[in-house]
Amino acid sequence: MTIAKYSANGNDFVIFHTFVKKEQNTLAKELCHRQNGVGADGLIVLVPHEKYDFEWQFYNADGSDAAMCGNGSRAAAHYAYKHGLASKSMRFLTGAGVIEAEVDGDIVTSELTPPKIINQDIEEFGKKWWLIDTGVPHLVGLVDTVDTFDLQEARELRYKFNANINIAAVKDNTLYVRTYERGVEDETLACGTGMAACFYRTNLEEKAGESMVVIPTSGEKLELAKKGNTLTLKGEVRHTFDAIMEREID
Ligand SMILES: N[C@@H](CCC[C@H](N)C(=O)O)C(=O)O
Repeated sequence: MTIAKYSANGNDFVIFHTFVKKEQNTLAKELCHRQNGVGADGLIVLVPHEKYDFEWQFYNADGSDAAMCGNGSRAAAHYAYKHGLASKSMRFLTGAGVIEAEVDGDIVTSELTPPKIINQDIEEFGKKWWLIDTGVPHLVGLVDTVDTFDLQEARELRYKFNANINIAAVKDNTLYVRTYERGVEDETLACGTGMAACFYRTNLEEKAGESMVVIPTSGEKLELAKKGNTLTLKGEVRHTFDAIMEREID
């Protein structure tokens, strides 16, 4: 069967669609392995749904399930349109809820489920953190510069709060973000829901307006916007290659 490799804002994914929904945790771990597999931050499997254009199953690189992935949602929308599974405007079901997405060439916008603030009073390592759910949980710390990111500290917080860890800094009306991701267990080149959580806190603290360019570690920009209580992510998606997997998936 054919599997597709995608890159979106710095996150990379293996994507395929199938008619039968079944757990693919082991396959995710195999395919995402950087040395022995294709290599990716996550696996996305699209399956039919009677009410929505499709339903997705999202797996992190270590095979764990995740309810949502912002950059993955944009890559999945591109894949679905390209394979005739949905029209340019689509709605699909994730573990976090229904996601709306719009494909315009290689520019894909997705609207996340409404953000929820879980805790605004976390003090750790001399920083004040907010725990925000943008589909998956993110700790957000605002810093002066993202030039350094203490991964040992991030790892400790990740296990203490079972969340992804982000630091963010505003400079020249642009938000710079670095994220340590659960399920990859390292800093990734980007994280859409993480950037959304950072933008949300920055907006609520009046350090950002209703829209902003956000730059992750990859340097690939994402445009974030807040309309009412919804957040949208807009940016480029790249279909990097297709590959044939000898093994059949049922
Ligand atoms: N990279 C994703 C987030 C993927 C899920 C995350 N690792 C988790 O387990 O919470 C994004 O772009 O949002």
